[in-house]
Amino acid sequence: MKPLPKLALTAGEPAGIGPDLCVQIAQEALPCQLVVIADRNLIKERAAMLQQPLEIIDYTPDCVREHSAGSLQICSISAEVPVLPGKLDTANAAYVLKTLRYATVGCSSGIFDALVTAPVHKGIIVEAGIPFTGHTEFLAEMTGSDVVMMLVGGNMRVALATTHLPLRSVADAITFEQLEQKLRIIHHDLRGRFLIDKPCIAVAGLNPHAGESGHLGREEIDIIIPVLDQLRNEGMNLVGPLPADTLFNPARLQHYDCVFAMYHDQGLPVLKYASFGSGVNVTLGLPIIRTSVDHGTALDLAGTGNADAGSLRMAIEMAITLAQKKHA
Ligand SMILES: NC(=O)C1=CN([C@@H]2O[C@H](COP(=O)(O)OP(=O)(O)OC[C@H]3O[C@@H](n4cnc5c(N)ncnc54)[C@H](O)[C@@H]3O)[C@@H](O)[C@H]2O)C=CC1
Ligand SMILES: NCC(=O)COP(=O)(O)O
Repeated sequence: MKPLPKLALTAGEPAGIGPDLCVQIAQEALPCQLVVIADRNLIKERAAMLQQPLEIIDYTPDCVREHSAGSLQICSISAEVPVLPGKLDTANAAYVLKTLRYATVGCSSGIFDALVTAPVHKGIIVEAGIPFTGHTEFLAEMTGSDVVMMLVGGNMRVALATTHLPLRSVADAITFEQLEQKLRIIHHDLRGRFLIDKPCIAVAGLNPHAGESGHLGREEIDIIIPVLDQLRNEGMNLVGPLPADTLFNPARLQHYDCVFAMYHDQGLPVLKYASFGSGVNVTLGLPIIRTSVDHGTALDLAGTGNADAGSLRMAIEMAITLAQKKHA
């Protein structure tokens, strides 16, 4: 019999929809142990606000129990100040990162098989005086890994060469070493985690029309093509660099296992348009499994009962699948 995957779910920004989604997903039976890392009272209050029944079970690491509908195992970490849905407070930024650290250490030490994250609000953490750009970079630093952000949805996988940095800095971040490293990680994890034997990766150009033979920018000629040539010589199946505006058409996409986009808003709007509400963000290159939702904190919906838990459901499903593959 397969062992029961043990998932840590961080509830994210307490004033956002993360706690709501934890309460909503708790109403379904799931083939895993699901442990929410959050303030116990916050989850209890949000359940009451949403008028959802919820039996809270205090988590103990030695007790592995399958998630059952209407209950939630919680590993409680106290928020610093009371939470009002929709109202950000810098005083709770350290709490958010504490839940994330706890869950990551739990995954690294084998207490949990995978980490699933609800959204955090990047801005409020920075306003609290803590340098932070996203879970992806935070987990890379915490585990000492080179990572790649990849989103999966709408029959697409889109991985990013750069993540949370100003557009002005993107071109400087596109270096031979960075692209080579990221493509190696994608290739490795598509094979190892997604069981695609010889992945075909389509690589977008940075500039309009992939630089139009150098007339609209030289990064393709000077950097991207040399990286692709080197990795093709090693046997990788790489297509491109392709103009980003024409590569995302369904007929072409069916030939690619993954699109490697050069920056956040080159790749993600396309994927989210195709799959918002069912997309999953997965971090490649980590020594642990981490999946996440495809949306943000939606402060406007916190506490209203109108948040859609579809993406969290898919993120949990993917975490279970990846954890089972790890055990196989
Ligand atoms: N994984 C993460 O931690 C992510 C965090 N964020 C953070 O979220 C914050 C807010 O970002 P926004 O760009 O406003 O994006 P957002 O996704 O929070 O909201 C955009 C729109 O989508 C709606 N929406 C979002 N999630 C929904 C759901 N589950 N069900 C129904 N409607 C939903 C919102 O109500 C809003 O109208 C930012 O500070 C950003 O840093 C953004 C993306 C991912
Ligand atoms: N737009 C996706 C996103 O911002 C997710 O970031 P992360 O917090 O998962 O690094």
